[in-house]
Formats: sequence, structure tokens, C-alpha cells
Amino acid sequence: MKQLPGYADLTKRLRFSPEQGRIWRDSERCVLLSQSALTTLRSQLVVQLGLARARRLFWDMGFAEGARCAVEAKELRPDRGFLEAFAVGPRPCADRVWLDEIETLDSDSASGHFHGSFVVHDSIEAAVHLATDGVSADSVCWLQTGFASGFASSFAGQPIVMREIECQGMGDGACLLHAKPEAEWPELDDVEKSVPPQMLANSQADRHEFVPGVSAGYHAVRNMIERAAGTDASLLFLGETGVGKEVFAKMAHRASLRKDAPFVALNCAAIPEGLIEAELFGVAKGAYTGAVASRPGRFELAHGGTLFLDEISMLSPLAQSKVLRVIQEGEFARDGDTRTTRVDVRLLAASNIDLETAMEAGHFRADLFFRLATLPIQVPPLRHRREDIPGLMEHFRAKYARRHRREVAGFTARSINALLMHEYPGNVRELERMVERAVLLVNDREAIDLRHLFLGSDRMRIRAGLALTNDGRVSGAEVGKEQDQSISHLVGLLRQKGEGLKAVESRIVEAALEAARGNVAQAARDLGLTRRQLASRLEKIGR
Ligand SMILES: Nc1ncnc2c1ncn2[C@@H]1O[C@H](COP(=O)(O)OP(=O)(O)OP(=O)(O)O)[C@@H](O)[C@H]1O
Repeated sequence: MKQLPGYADLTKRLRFSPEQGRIWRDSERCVLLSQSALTTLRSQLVVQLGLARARRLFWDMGFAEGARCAVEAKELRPDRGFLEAFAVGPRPCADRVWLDEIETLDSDSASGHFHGSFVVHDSIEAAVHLATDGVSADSVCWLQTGFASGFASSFAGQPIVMREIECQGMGDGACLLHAKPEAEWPELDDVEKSVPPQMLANSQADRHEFVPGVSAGYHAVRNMIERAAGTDASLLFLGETGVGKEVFAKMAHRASLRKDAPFVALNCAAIPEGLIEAELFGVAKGAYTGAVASRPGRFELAHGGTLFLDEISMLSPLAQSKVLRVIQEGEFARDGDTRTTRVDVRLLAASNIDLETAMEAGHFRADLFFRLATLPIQVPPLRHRREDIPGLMEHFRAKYARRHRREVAGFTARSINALLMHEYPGNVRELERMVERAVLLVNDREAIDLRHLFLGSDRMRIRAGLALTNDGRVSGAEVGKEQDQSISHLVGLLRQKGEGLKAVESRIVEAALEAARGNVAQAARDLGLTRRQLASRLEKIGR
């Protein structure tokens, strides 16, 4: 039996706020589920869905959580050995313990070898089952085996199935789990067979890039992508800038039959109009002065795979007609070439402007629009899917702490609240930028606070939109109250002193100039004026 390391690094991630009735693990809210609540939930699901579906539901839920936990485990103990990092997963949250002892663990990532046996004493699921249904003929720890399988699969980067060989719910003294790669079990049941490939994909290759969301908006997008997964249908991602359209396009590629072929992306807005066709279709040697060698375009590079055209509305009319031809006929000619080339490419596109309006205004070809918009997918802005914010915050904190070699002790409670309430006109990109900047500003081993997140113009916005209550919570409603109060105070002063609006305006302008230490451009920015507008006001008041 292996000696497991201590868990101080895990326990300090849990925070309790009795006043607010909240529990957090890092920046994520958690719930405490009592044994009696779990008993009710489990028996209700069995009654309503049947045993097989209830088991599958618990197993899938456990699997997803285990896969996510494995990512955290590696991040939490990046420099420790395999065993120490592996031992993190089971413990992060009360009542989610699946592992008491690692009996054996033998793994080799190069060859894919992964064998282990693990012991759990005191399984809550076994206790629940014994209390309601007595001793079972089959293993009963569904959440636990799902979690363990998700954790091990994500950790090992391949489907690993953990099965209970002995289970307290079957009358054994403890639960004994065996782990093996999926393919090495002689037979798998329906639940075990269904290691969700997407969860696995999310947790391995993209673990440093992609955060699966939890909001309804995120799931609606994911469902659309999954519906089209087995097809070559074009998808058109629509939504504000920074919502993650490219990230979802990559997800669509990974979920498709083309996942092992290239994913090639091109931002049409980033290429000057005259060069876009060469970029898309390639160039033949001698096509123009300087074309000393032939080179393939993005369509050829994406052959067999997926081409993602971001900001497609920026394509010139000629490029639009050529793209349409490739979609319809699967062929094109390189710039300066007469021979046509055939390609097999799935096209995904994105736009942050309304393509229908662009089409009606004659800027975008209707036939291309209808070809692309077979399945339009609207990605909601971050402010409409706030439940995704905690996962993203934590992901960016870990990502940039790693990149900039900083040790950042999470977020303060008030900064978490502020991030949850912010409006994010720049969506996920804005959140990412704020967290990266905060990681750079915060002192080592300190937690990110408001002052690290909101600077300059952001601070103006947070002042206008959010207020902090005494216990560090942010409340939008109280902002209004606070602003109303200061405005009434100002009106009171006006009345007392008999000053007119002009005089007050002059005093505000002077105060802003003073706060900006005489820097006119800064004062203008703070007041929401142009430099010229402020200069003219200053001139009028004789400054
Ligand atoms: N679910 C996510 N997990 C991790 N990072 C994300 C996620 N969604 C978005 N991002 C990050 O947010 C940033 C913006 O995402 P992306 O480029 O996909 O947005 P977009 O909608 O295509 O933006 P634009 O319209 O400006 O091209 C990127 O840095 C991306 O990595």
C-alpha cells in the first residue's frame, strides 16, 4: 500500500461563509448535500427513470466532475510525482472521497499502461443503498465509480474504466476498485462503454485552452454542435466579439469525424483585401512579381479537415463568390493557375456583425449566406451566461500564473463578486485580459483583489455599475441608491450656495484636472470628453 501525501493544499481551497450561507471551492460555489438528501435524490431518480438510467446519470455526473478534478490535480501539484498528483483528485470536496488507499498503481504514459487498485472505506452511496434497499447483488457506488473513471481517464489521457470488484453495498467490508484501460476489460456494460469522448477531449489536449461551461446558454451551443457532429454541415457562429466563437468552432471540429485531420483558421478581417484570395486559395509560381514559388492556400491546408473563416463578412465580393464555388463544387484554382484543385473541406464560419443585415444591404452574397447558415449558432454574451464565469476565472488565473511564473492565492470574496457582476462588453476575451493583468499586478502568494482587476476606465465602469457592500458583496441596486444620494447632496449644495449649473460644471472640470495632476488628456478621459472638448471648457472658465 502506498503512503498518500497530506492534503493541506486542498483543504485551504475550501471556504465557508456562514453569514452568506455559501461554500466555495476556489472561486466555484459548492453545495453541501446531506446523506438524507442524497437518499431522496437517488431513490426518486430510480423510481422516475428506472435503475439503468439513474445509474447512468450518476455515473456521467461523476465522470464529468472527475475529469475536471484531474485537470485541477495536475495544476495543483505540477512538480510532484505522479502518485502525489493523482492522489489529489479524490479529496477536494467533503463527501466526494472515493479513495482511501492506493493499493497498487502502475502506469506508463508512453505505452498507455495503467493498472491500479484502490480501497474506499465508508462509501456514502453504499450507506444510502444499504439504508433503503439492503444488500445488493451488484455494485452500488455509481457516482464514485464514474468519478474515479473520469478522474483516471482524464489524468491518464485515455479511457480508463474503474470498476468495483468489491462493494460495501454488496456486503463487503470496503469498496475495492480496479482500474484498467477501457480496451483491457473483457466486457464493458453500457454505462462504462460510454466514456463521453468530448469530456475526455476537453480534459486532455485542450485542458489548458478550453473551459466547459455550465450555463444553459453554453449547453444550447454545445447541443447544436453535437447534433451536427456526424455530418459535414456548415455551421455559422454568430455573437458579439470575444464570446468564444472560434473556441466553439474548434469544439465542433473535435466532435466531428474529421477530428484527426487539420483544423485551419483564418481571420478574414486580419488580411488586407488584396491578399485574401491568395491566402485562401494559394498562389502559383510566377502569378505576380515576387511569387517565386507556389504555395498552398488555407483550403488546401485544411484538406480532409475543417476550415474556419472568422469574420467572414469582411470577404471581398470576389472572394465570396470563390468560397461559394468551393462549397458547391469542391474545387478552385490557385491564384495565377489555370488548373483546378479539388479539396474536401468542412467549412465553419463566424461573424460578429448581423450577416442578414449585411446581406440585405448588398454587402454579403445571399447564396453564400444561405449555404453557410444551414445551422446558425448564436453564442450568447458572457453577461447572459454568468454561471460560466467562475470556471473561466479560475482557468485564466491558473493559466496566467503558470505562464508568468506567479503564485496567486485565488481571488478575494469581493473580487469574485465583482467579476460575477461585471457587464463584459468584450466578453470572455475581456475577462481573460482582466485576470491576466491581475496576475501580473498581484504580489506573490496574495489573492487577486478589486484593485488588481479594475484599473482606469474599468474602474469608471465598475463605479458606475457596481457597489461594494460592507461585507464585500457587490450590489447593483445599491449603486443606484448611492448615486442618487450624491446627486441629492449636490443639488442641496447648489441650493445652499445659490450657484448655477455652469459654476458646478466648472468645479467638476477643475476637480478632474486636479485628480489627473494637470494631465488634460487624462482628465478628459475621466470625464468622458475629448481632449478638445475639455480644452474649450477650460478656456471658457479661464484656465
Ligand atoms: N470556454 C472557453 N474556455 C477558455 N477560453 C475561452 C473560452 N471561450 C473563450 N475563450 C477565450 O476568449 C478569447 C476570445 O475567444 P474567441 O477568439 O473564440 O472569441 P470570438 O467570439 O471568436 O471573438 P472575435 O469575434 O473577436 O473573433 C480567446 O482568448 C479564447 O481562448
